[in-house]
Amino acid sequence: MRIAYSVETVRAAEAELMARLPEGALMQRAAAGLAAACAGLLGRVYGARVVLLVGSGDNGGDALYAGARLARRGAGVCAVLLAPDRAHQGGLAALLGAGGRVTDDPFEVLADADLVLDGVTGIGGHGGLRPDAVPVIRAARGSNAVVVAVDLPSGVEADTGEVRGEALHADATVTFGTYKPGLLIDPAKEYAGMVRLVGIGLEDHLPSVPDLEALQHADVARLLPVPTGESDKYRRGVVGVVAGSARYPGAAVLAVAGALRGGAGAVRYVGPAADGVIARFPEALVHGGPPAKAGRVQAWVVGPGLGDGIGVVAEVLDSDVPVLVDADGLRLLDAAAVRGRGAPTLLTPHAGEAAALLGVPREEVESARLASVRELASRYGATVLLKGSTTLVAAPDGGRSPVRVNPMGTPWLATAGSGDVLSGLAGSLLAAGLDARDAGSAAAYLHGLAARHAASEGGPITSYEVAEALRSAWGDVQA
Ligand SMILES: NC(=O)C1=CN([C@@H]2O[C@H](COP(=O)(O)OP(=O)(O)OC[C@H]3O[C@@H](n4cnc5c(N)ncnc54)[C@H](O)[C@@H]3O)[C@@H](O)[C@H]2O)[C@@H](O)CC1
Ligand SMILES: Nc1ncnc2c1ncn2[C@@H]1O[C@H](COP(=O)(O)OP(=O)(O)O)[C@@H](O)[C@H]1O
Ligand SMILES: [K+]
Repeated sequence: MRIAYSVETVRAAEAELMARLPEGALMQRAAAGLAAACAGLLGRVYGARVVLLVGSGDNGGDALYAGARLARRGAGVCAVLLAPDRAHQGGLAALLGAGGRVTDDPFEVLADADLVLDGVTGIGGHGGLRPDAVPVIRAARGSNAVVVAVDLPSGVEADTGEVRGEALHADATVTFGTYKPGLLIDPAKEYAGMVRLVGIGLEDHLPSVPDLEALQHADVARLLPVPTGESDKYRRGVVGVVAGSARYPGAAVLAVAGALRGGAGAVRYVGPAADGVIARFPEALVHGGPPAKAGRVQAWVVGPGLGDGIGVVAEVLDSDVPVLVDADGLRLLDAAAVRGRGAPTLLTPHAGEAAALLGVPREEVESARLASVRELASRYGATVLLKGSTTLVAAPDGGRSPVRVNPMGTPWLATAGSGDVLSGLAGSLLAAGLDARDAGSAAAYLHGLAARHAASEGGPITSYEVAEALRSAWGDVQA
């Protein structure tokens, strides 16, 4: 599991740790890790041209001390002080003592730098970069140098992944003690490049429950249901899929395709696209509807491609088993009906659907994904999986369990119908007995990994190919 903590929690842990260490020791640990990472990226430190962009806080201090270490190893290190009278005094003295210098002409030194260290802001930064930093950051980005962000790319919001103005696009970020949410959530994540975590001894001072967590292969493998000698198709779970319409019959086929590869023992399709489903999947059980008459299931998926036939959503929500609501099913969703359910509900909107549910513009959801998914979970009393380049899954427990962020995927997934495959897959995991947060996050992970497998030969992929690759993705996480 990869985990991240909010700024408030990081600061509290740092304060606890600092109280036990000599003055400045923590910053020295950070600077040592940072300098080592830079040396790795440079290959040869001696003679390298390094530029430090130094802001007014401790983030700049880290950059200055790391710069001093690189200067002692023979690099030519030059600092650009964005707030000269507030630059970290100890760091500045260390740099000058090691043979580094300060310049008034950032553009001259940036033009032929090999490496730029971005120490403008870290966890203390808010509201995008100040106007005077913008041309300097742009010159750094426009140079041939490798750009390394200290702790976080300057200009991003550490707690939320929002980018409220101009921010620095780094090639790599060296972060201290723990990941911060912004390093794992778009749009900020896009600015971080490759992220390296440097230990500074913070681990023992952080609470056991993080604010955010990302599953890895082993975590997903532990969640996936595996049939045993005692299993039969009913014990493995039956998932019911209510999807498709005369207008969108393909959504039914794709949702069933995902459901068949999701660990349930049987898939029951209910709706008007039964002929198309059976033609592709003779193993599916089909029924014309309504869902209440189709036979027992352990979980329902409702919504993909329903078009105007969304009347069945209320009927499915009335059942006493877990229900996943996606796509058209999310239109006109009655919050009271969802809140009143006795069994778990999993909603799987993309940003547009989430915006409609929240009554805000789509851009607002895209720029503040974490706040949006939490707000939806609390408003609907449901687990919410917010799809997109960063998929987030939040449970309706007021923040007691960490939000899950999906680290697995590829932009090739942005193709019509891939969400239908995801809903079938997640529903199948619900039927197999996973709780809604586990089902949603394991499904998003497998779906993203399957897309990577499907795209591994290069080029565009179809949603059906993603469904087909779920089997190899499943095998991959279990290997
Ligand atoms: N607290 C500690 O013990 C440690 C902190 N460390 C470093 O300290 C950083 C946090 O330091 P600070 O709390 O001083 O905060 P920062 O250095 O991140 O930023 C605070 C300063 O930046 C200014 N500022 C805020 N937003 C800005 C913006 N958008 N553009 C330009 N300037 C802006 C503020 O006025 C303030 O002076 C961490 O990210 C990490 O790099 C590390 O040395 C590890 C140890
Ligand atoms: N840029 C992207 N990078 C990675 N995954 C993406 C990106 N855009 C969309 N996705 C994923 O693709 C799927 C699209 O689902 P959805 O929006 O419901 O499309 P559809 O309705 O066509 O099935 C989701 O799993 C989403 O997380
Ligand atoms: K920074």
